[in-house]
Amino acid sequence: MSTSRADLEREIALEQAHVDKVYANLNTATANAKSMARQGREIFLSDRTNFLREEDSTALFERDAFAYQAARRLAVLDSEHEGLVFGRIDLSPDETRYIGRIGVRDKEYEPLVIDWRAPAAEPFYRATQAEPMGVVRRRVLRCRDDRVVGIEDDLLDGSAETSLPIFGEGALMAALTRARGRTMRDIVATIQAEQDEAIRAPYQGVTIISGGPGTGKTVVALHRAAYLLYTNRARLEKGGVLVVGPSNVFMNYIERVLPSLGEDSVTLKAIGSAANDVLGFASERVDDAASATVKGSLSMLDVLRRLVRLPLIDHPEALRVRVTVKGEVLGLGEAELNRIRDHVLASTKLNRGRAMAFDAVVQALLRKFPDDVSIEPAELEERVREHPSLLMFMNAWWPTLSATRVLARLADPAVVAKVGDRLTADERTALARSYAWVAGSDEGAEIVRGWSVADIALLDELVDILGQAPDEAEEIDLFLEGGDVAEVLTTADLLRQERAREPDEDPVTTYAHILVDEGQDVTPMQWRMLRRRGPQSSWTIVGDPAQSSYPRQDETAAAMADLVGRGQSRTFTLSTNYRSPSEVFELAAKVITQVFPDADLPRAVRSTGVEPHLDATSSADLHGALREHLIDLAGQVNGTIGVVCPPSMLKDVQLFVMEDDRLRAFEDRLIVVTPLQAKGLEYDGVLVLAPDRIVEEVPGRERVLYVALTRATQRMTILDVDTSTWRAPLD
Ligand SMILES: Nc1ncnc2c1ncn2[C@@H]1O[C@H](COP(=O)(O)OP(=O)(O)OP(=O)(O)O)[C@@H](O)[C@H]1O
Repeated sequence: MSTSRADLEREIALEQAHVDKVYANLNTATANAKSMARQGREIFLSDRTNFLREEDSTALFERDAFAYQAARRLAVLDSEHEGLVFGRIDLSPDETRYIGRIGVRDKEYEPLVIDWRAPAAEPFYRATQAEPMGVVRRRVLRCRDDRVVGIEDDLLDGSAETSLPIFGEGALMAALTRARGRTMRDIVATIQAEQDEAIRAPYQGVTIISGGPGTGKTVVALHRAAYLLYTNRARLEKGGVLVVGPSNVFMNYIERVLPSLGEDSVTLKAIGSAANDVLGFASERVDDAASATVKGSLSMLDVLRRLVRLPLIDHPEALRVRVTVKGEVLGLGEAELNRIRDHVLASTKLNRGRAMAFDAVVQALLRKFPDDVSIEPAELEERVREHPSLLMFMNAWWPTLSATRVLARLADPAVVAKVGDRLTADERTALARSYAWVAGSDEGAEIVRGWSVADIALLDELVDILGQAPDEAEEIDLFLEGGDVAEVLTTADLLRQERAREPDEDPVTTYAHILVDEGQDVTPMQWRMLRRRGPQSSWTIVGDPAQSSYPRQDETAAAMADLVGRGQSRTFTLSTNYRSPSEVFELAAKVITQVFPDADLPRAVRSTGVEPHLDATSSADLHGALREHLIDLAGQVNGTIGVVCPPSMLKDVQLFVMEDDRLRAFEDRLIVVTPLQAKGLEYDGVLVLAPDRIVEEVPGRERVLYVALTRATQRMTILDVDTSTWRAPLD
């Protein structure tokens, strides 16, 4: 390893010269491309998979197209201040390739920088010392905007005769020990070989990325989205790519990764926003454990189907129809009406079937009219059709139903008893109680209002059963036009919305590829909601069953198996933990293997030599102990500090840290969350508060405590309050 400062500066200057050349070429090429575009020349997408192809007769034209695309993506990168060039490989003999966030060619169409997703860039990620793939030296350039500020080298082929200088301690460790900010960063310069395989897996079918905490599942999945856009741009920009994650906090955390890779055409949605397209609203509210469990279960399907059929007016008069024409009483009873209903619903959805049902009822009534009473058939039909009692009956028997109106009926325990007789008594109680807010009759200190995240999937199911009510569709269109949408609408979304819609079609927005993060938490009812957004799509599903917060794991596994079972699929298991030091992860591993012996336990890549700090306090002394430990943590780490506490303590702790004079000094890097909110996130210092209460309060119990215990990148403190039962596996 060469260590001289002067050598390093000389080497950086050489790299700077290349980077300058790249920017100069890019500026000229994009200026040309823009002016050609202005002249109205049509621009095609270039064939990026054949990157190093010899120049051919179409190359001049393609170069303009290429530059045009590069200019578009560069505009995104500029706003993110990301260095365009970040890597270099020296291959034997004497071949050098530069790797960057986008590809750039010179006037002769020779590559100056290769897009990291091109096949020619693969050795940058895949080469190892055991299998160097012809790479002698891999170099990571650290850039700030267009300035090279550092280099980190790996010598891969020690056997090759080389005079190449080697600098730095390796880029991965440098990246991992850097203090974390509030948002996730891309890892494009340090993707590891096993991660690269998952990123570049084929587009078709279902790709599953599993692995324990901190193995890079989320960040790999996001790079995969960028890779798929690169290799299938025409199809995916038109068809759309959707990334679904557990919460808005999580979506905010990951939102910068794709723009920093030059991609801005991916839609990000929290699972509670996934049915925005048909409902026009989203939710972030989480139900208590018991109601969340029953609402996520497939047993709700039967409940909802029966709920739709349950007459709104529970009176025998609503179940039969009678009209009198010329003194003759024509009537239909419950059995005949049910037959008509079944017949209509076999061919259309409830909200679209009213006219058909009305016709069928009229025809059935006409057939009841005695043959021996004389009346013109047309007159008879008109008198039946316009009979006031028939119209009143139709309003009661076949009203236009909105999903929210139907679901709200579950606030009535008597209704739950009727449609939920296959649920247990506890499930029925939990279900009815969770809708008490509808009737304004919620009891207890905590008043909950509004639809929950779990309700969103139920409402979406109801829209699917009912068809959209006509006035609802109008409201949603207005809502979308008004721009007051919770998610970011991308250009691709807008283009798709312009597609002419069949008048009868539900406005479900569909995607060509759907990427689901924290897939272990997606309930069977939520899988149904997601699958409606991707009837033809390919999927990437990311998850770790050991971190699941949905208790009915057999049901979620069956729902996933059903999705996977339909076509080709492949699974990648990531095995290295890049987040937590080994000392932190070993403690977490002891806790999870007690309850989940099959947990995927990754190998931690770093060690700090500092064991987690375990302490205990009483409820009475909580604030003092919390203050002391947080000040301690703030002194030990430079970056973020997360307090992960049981939901019941959230408000108290948030208030305390906001108002405490001594904690205010570092409030900009201190955050208080529940373990469910902490899913997928990480902090440099973590304080896990009252683990026993976390286990008691949160669905998923020890599995969610495991989530809390695996968030730290540097230091972890665990503060018990009153009890320490969770510590049993540590002895
Ligand atoms: N190749 C890499 N180079 C640099 N950093 C990496 C690499 N792989 C992962 N990381 C970092 O490791 C951390 C964990 O990554 P990520 O959040 O994607 O893991 P995860 O498997 O989704 O974790 P969890 O299951 O706990 O949500 C992040 O800070 C990420 O940037």
